[in-house]
Amino acid sequence: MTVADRVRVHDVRVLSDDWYVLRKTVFDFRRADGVWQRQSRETYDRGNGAVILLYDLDRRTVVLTRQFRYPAFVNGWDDLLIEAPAGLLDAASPEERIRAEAEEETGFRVRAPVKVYEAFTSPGSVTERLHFFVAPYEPADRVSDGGGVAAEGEDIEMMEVGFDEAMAMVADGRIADAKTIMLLQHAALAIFPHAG
Ligand SMILES: Nc1nc2c(ncn2[C@@H]2O[C@H](COP(=O)(O)OP(=O)(O)O[C@H]3O[C@H](CO)[C@@H](O)[C@H](O)[C@@H]3O)[C@@H](O)[C@H]2O)c(=O)[nH]1
Ligand SMILES: [Mg+2]
Repeated sequence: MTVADRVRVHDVRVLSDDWYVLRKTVFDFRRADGVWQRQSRETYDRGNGAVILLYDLDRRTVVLTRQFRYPAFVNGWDDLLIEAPAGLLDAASPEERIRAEAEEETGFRVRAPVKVYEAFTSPGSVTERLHFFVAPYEPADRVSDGGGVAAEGEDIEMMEVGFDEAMAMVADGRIADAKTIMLLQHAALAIFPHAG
């Protein structure tokens, strides 16, 4: 028996279909004790995404971005949000998309992205599955200013930061974006040797 055998969908209602899609689904779920229980869940579907950490081992730096995030602002974050470059997949493959997004947002041309893992970012309510990448970079890979697509309201600042400073920013709360923290911690475990 797979989980699909434990779910019977009764009704799917689209509550909002504007920029992304919010649905309300009524279904029965077969509990561990075999009893079928009626539940209803809202799911916010904004597609899947990809994120990348560019790192320079020689200079011990990483590339991050700063941008205004209204949902974070409305939940008390009165500052720009520091994030690893990221974007939604649309119809493209995760690797294709992350190359384009990283260059669009930071100006760095990505040479060889390596997939680290995939993760659900908020599985209780958001359908999104995020593909995580890392890739080495060097200063000569910067081919433009980046900044994002102004016509779409993007006003993205590229930040090149020392890796140890980035880890300090996680520790003291200046970096507060989950996907970015995950990639920095991956880098601490698997990419950057410990500082002397
Ligand atoms: N008009 C309008 N534009 C929107 C709306 N929501 C998002 N946008 C715009 O849609 C574009 C999406 O930009 P991307 O770079 O593709 O995505 P992202 O927002 O950076 O998403 C990445 O980060 C998210 C947050 O951590 C991740 O959830 C996501 O998977 C991805 O990695 C941006 O220009 C954003 O301003 C909306 O409700 N209305
Ligand atoms: Mg983005």
